[in-house]
Amino acid sequence: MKVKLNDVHYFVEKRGTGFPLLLLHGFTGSSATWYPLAPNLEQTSTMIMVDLLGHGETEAPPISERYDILHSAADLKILLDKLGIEKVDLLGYSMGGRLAITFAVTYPERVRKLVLESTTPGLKTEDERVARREQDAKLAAKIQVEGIESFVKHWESIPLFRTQKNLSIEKREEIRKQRLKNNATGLANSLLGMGTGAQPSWWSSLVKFPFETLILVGEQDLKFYKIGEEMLSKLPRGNLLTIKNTGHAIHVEEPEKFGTIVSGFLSEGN
Ligand SMILES: C=C(O[C@H]1C=C[C@H](C(=O)CCC(=O)O)[C@@H](C(=O)O)[C@@H]1O)C(=O)O
Repeated sequence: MKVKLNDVHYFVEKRGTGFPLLLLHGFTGSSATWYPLAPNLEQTSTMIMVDLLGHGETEAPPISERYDILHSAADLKILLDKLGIEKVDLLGYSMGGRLAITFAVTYPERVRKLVLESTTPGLKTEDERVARREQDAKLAAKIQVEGIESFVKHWESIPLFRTQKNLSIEKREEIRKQRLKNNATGLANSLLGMGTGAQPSWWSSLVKFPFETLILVGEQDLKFYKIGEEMLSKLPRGNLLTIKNTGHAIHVEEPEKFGTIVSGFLSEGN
């Protein structure tokens, strides 16, 4: 269904019965990335899957400033208000994890439990952020100049996703087709407005999280494993699980295991 949040129409899907679980996909992704988890998660959660700004069937505003991560978090608050949801379990993967942390920092009273897959609270110094903005601006220009097909071919080949070469041809084709459904303006503006260098650092806010937080990292994803370990050291109610033989997109490579872990965590203590 399409839901107007502030000035943008978002695509939102609901599945299952149970406590509301808001699922936030990664860059180049869409709600489709969560479908393989539904048989597991929809037993205990009402899955609310959102195509994020500039992705999937959600609008791609022409101005990159509209994609600011705090503005996107405010969009999600309005979604919960419109759905009559006071508190939500929140699951974010990669870019979606950065948005989930932003939402949790800004609206902690709206979060029951938080699951963070292969993500970061941001870059600690302005120098790092400036350098990353320059890097992401070049990538955004690449998308706009070369088009979505060329960019997806580049993106799926970056070292971060090397373990996805172990996936079946069919699965890799499914991921490729889903990425190709995005449009160049949406992805470019997402990088410019909501990229890792464009957002604030939330490192100093983690210590204030009052809710249980589960960090999931892939054993082969050293960069985000280290970030996850450091996040864990700051969280008052944190836990970290390393999923063997997986890389960055754990839920893609091990959907069964991922779904079981997440549904177990969300069902604990209820
Ligand atoms: C390459 C780096 O950063 C990018 C990698 C992961 C993030 C993401 O959402 C990828 C999702 C996917 O394609 O499966 C993306 C983001 O957070 O926006 C980052 O730009 C890196 O080494 O940090």
